[in-house]
Amino acid sequence: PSVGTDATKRKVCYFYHPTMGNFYYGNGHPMKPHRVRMTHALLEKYGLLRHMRILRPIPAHERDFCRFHADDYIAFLRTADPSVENNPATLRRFNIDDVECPIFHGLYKFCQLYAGASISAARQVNLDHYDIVINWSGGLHHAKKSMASGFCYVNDVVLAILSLLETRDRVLYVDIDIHHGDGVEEAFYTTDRVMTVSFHKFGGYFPGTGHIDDIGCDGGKYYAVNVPLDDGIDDESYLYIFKPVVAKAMEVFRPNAIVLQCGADSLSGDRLGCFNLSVRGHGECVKYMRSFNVPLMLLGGGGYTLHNVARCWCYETGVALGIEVNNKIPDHQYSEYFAPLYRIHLPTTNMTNKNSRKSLDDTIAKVLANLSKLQA
Ligand SMILES: CN1CC(C(=O)N[C@@H](CCCCCC(O)(O)c2ccon2)c2nc(-c3ccccc3F)c[nH]2)C1
Ligand SMILES: [Ca+2]
Ligand SMILES: [Zn+2]
Repeated sequence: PSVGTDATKRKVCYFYHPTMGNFYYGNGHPMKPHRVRMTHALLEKYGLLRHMRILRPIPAHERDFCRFHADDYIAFLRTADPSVENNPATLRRFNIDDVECPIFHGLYKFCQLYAGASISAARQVNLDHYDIVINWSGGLHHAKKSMASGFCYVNDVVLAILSLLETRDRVLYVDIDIHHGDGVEEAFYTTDRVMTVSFHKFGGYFPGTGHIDDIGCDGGKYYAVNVPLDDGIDDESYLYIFKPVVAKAMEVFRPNAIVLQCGADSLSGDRLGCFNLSVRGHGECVKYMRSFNVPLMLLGGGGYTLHNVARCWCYETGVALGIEVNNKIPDHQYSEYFAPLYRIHLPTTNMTNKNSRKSLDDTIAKVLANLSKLQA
């Protein structure tokens, strides 16, 4: 709670490390940390940085990682280097390959910085210093205890939530990346202290998990929520299902911290995605989470059409601050990425929305029925 900020403003802490943009997954790989540097450049040019506390992350330490990950997996990542030959069985065991989760130069340093930022952000929430904390380099939701997956090596989201649980009883995790937030759901599948809510493309799509009937088990039954969606969903349909599901989750779970993974591959025109959201529609999810006035952590995630990712996360930083950014992108170091219109808001396409009103109503009904089981 921050005294002295009016209703539309929040105290915001933003984590960034100037070397983040230099990490490179390799030729042809869609995941480009450069997008985080592009976002930072926009924030600087728009003058948003001066409204936030800017902190450099403390690189995460091995012992931080081992609060969730297996010792031998972290020991492997610590020594991994493109110049070192590795035992193929070891690579297979940890799901390291040359296509999806490659070993690239500085891999462990990359993990230390993106996860260090999410852990540092959680510590700032624990200190009650800020209403909103932001780490656009984080949100790597696929990483498992002993395995890399879907471009993710260490699960900074799980590590951040574990840190939040030191001072809070109940943490709500919401995931608007087009892919299912499987690593986070799995980590907390049997506990009632974390509720995970993922909206994702389901059906013939990576990672394949996230079925609507996967609701958690044992002590965590009804604390996992999966909202499966089909191609082409637009702003209206997405918010039509997003708001009632989140409202019900807030009502029955009453979290005292929220983590929102803002994967930007759910935007229209994403290189790997197949949804049709605009920056405004995607940003409305951030605005909605912010409206509950519960300490909020914003993380990045997927996003493969670089200029759209930077547009989206710049706009959403403005949403967090309660500042509407001007649609005209000011001239700056990466302007050419935003040609020819140089606008923050992007046009969506006329692609078919395969999510009928009936399918959305059926999904909402099923999800709300499950969540109602948690009501006294
Ligand atoms: C055997 N089949 C191939 C595997 C598969 O389809 N993997 C997904 C992985 C998509 C990962 C998405 C990561 C994420 O956006 O959710 C994310 C990244 C960080 O935080 N979140 C995928 N890889 C690619 C891909 C990989 C390398 C090069 C080009 C590609 F299109 C596209 N989609 C399974
Ligand atoms: Ca998701
Ligand atoms: Zn994704």
